Amino acid sequence: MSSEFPAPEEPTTTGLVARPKSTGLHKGDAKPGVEKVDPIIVVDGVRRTFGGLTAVDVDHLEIPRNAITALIGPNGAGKTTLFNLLTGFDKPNEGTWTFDGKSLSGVPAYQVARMGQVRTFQLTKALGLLTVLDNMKLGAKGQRGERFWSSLIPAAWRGQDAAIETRARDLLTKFKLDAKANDFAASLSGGQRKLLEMARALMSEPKLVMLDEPMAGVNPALTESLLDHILDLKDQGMTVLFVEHDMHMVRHIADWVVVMAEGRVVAEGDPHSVMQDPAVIDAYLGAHQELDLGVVTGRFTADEADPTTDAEASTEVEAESLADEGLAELEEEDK
Ligand SMILES: Nc1ncnc2c1ncn2[C@@H]1O[C@H](COP(=O)(O)OP(=O)(O)OP(=O)(O)O)[C@@H](O)[C@H]1O
Repeated sequence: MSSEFPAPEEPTTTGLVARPKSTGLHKGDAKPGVEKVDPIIVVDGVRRTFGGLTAVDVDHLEIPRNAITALIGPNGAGKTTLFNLLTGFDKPNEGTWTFDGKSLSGVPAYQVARMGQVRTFQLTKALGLLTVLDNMKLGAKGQRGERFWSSLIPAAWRGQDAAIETRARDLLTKFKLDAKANDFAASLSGGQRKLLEMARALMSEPKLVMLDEPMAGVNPALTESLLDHILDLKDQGMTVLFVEHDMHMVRHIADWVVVMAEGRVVAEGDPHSVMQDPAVIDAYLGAHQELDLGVVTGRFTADEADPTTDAEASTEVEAESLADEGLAELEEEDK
């Protein structure tokens, strides 16, 4: 199995300690739109159409605070569009939503981020030409110039710049990117880029972090580190909402799963129940059960892994993982 974690505090083969899932997040039966005990986001009647196509049509959705929620669904289900709407990068045709009790309808993206709801961004070509440290500084909120009066006082600028740099360097150390601070961001490996994207999002001290496919393109050598950083966000009191196609990642770190299809929320629940829902399996999961991340990360042995896991695929991945160890060592030397 992999939907049930080893008992909390039980060390795994790599010495990692599996962290307990958050439970008791909802009220009553787990069904689409179910009320949460302490929601950080509440969505009501949000609809977004593109021409004749309804990309998002969510009647009601609540995202639980201080938990890790995965948003899953087949291609074209509307996950990214919903992310764009919630973060102010797109506007719905109708509907309202709140973040931390405040309405976000019509609030522009930069202000949404300032209110504490941030999303990670892929490292674009332009950002790749900046150093790792400069990328971090770009993630800071309340920078000089934003506040008119403090921008007139040079001493205030200097104090603020120093504080931003200290926070940036602290986060880079935490994400093991400190040795790369002065390198161009474009020189980072795929996994290191994902770490930088996450570290940059944390510069603004968010309450809610939204991650779009955090595992996409990440070498198995850095998978464990990324998973641990995401679990750390929750331990530090943040809420995480992520879109991910990797069902094993969802199973291992999500406390709650929201399933979308054709723009609507079609199922909600804890990962174990959602992944046993025949409708979800038929509509989506069948095609996404190739390997068990627990095996790759060392959180689980092959015996403990999900019985639905394709053993051949797992073996292949383990072999790839061994082959990648050389790369991991190189990266280690690089640091
Ligand atoms: N700017 C746009 N113009 C026209 N159609 C769009 C636009 N953005 C999204 N769509 C359509 O809306 C639907 C939902 O797309 P969306 O990208 O939100 O799905 P998704 O669940 O994120 O898919 P994936 O998992 O493939 O990223 C799709 O049919 C897509 O083609």
